[in-house]
Amino acid sequence: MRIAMIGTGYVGLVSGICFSDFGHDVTCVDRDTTKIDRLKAGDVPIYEPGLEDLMARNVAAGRLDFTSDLAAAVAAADAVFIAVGTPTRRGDGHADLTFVMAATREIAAALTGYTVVVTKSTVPVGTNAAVAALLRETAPDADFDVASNPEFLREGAAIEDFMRPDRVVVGIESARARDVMQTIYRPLSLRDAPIMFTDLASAEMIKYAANAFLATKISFINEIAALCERVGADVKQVSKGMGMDGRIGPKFLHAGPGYGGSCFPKDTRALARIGQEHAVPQRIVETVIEVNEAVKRRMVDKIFNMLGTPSGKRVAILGVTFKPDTDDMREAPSLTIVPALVGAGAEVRVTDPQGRSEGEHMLPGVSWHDDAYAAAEGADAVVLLTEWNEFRALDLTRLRHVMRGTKIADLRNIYRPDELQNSGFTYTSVG
Ligand SMILES: O=c1ccn([C@@H]2O[C@H](COP(=O)(O)OP(=O)(O)O[C@H]3OC[C@@H](O)[C@H](O)[C@H]3O)[C@@H](O)[C@H]2O)c(=O)[nH]1
Repeated sequence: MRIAMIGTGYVGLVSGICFSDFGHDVTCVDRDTTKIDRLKAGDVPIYEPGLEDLMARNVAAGRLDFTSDLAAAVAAADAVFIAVGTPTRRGDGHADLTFVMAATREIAAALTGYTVVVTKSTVPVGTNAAVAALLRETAPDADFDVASNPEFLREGAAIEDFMRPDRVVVGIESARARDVMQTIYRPLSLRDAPIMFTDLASAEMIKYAANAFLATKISFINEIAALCERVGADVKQVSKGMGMDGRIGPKFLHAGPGYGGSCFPKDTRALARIGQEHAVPQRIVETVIEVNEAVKRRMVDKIFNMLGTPSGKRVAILGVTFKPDTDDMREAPSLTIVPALVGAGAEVRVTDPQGRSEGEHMLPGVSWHDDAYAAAEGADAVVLLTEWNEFRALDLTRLRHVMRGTKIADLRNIYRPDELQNSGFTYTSVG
């Protein structure tokens, strides 16, 4: 198949590269010519394990290229994927569809021959119908169908998630579109990955509902963690016991400092907004959002209590990205916790394997260090905020030696209390 992928953000770039690895001819399109030049030079603008090699391999095989010439890419394509950003709209929490509609207009003007226009961006219910209407209005004679194909990949595990998905969801309205999408995903159906064909609106809703449900699991266990601290239970034991129930499952039950990233915060807000608009308020989702904000504030209180008074204290922060294996700081809990510490007069020293490039702009008033030991030099306390692998097996004797104090707040529960207490640390964790 000849595929045009409009937008080279996380979803567009990973999907485009993986589709070319399936053997399809893929052209990734972006209006940002600097980005296209970097990609043409083999430079991947995001940190994602394995992506650069996979890109190089498919470029070398002649199956993958990059351009800012949307019209040419669309004219040559059997399927055009819209994978542009749908950020939160200022003021109302709705998904901003400006880029989706702008891309749709440009696509309409370039449609040649039968084409399936597929929305891969996360979009509110009804957007595909609006895309179809705009295409029809702009190019009344064009031969096309629309399809919805939400993406469920996680940052840091994107290639694995794309290549071995739990399922692929495709919303379609015609047998022709179904045939094209079936051909595009044939390599996955050969691996027995279920391809679920459904209607457009249901496909759009599956994406929001799935993300909101995962966020609900996290907010739920984070609230249980707070209660565990009061009643003397251990949230790790609780989530283990809960997760053994096949109806609940162990995944996404790790208590911590709150969820972040480019998806859960944005998608829960958009879903809450959709509910309000249709006079069917999504109260659970609205509460999930509130709880997540409260969890981050609770982490600040937890650290302040551990420090006594933050003012004049030296605090080392291990990890600031919203989760490990990504350089992404979007809506990371660190964006609440670190400014609170700096604002209270603490000296904050930060280390993160990949977060510095974004973090330097988003976290003023801190100093950056190459590793945990350098950050902890002379520190009164260490706060473990992102569970990067390199923080999982720290040399506790060496850490104790470089620090001035003995306090550790493990906000990802990756250490056992006894481990740290035996090394002379005062240990605080979540739940
Ligand atoms: O048990 C958990 C799991 C996750 N989290 C937190 O939840 C946040 C989201 O983690 P994810 O791994 O889901 O991150 P991502 O944002 O990359 O992916 C998420 O959004 C995009 C969708 O396509 C993915 O399917 C969805 O998982 C992170 O801040 C993570 O630290 C927990 O606090 N506890």
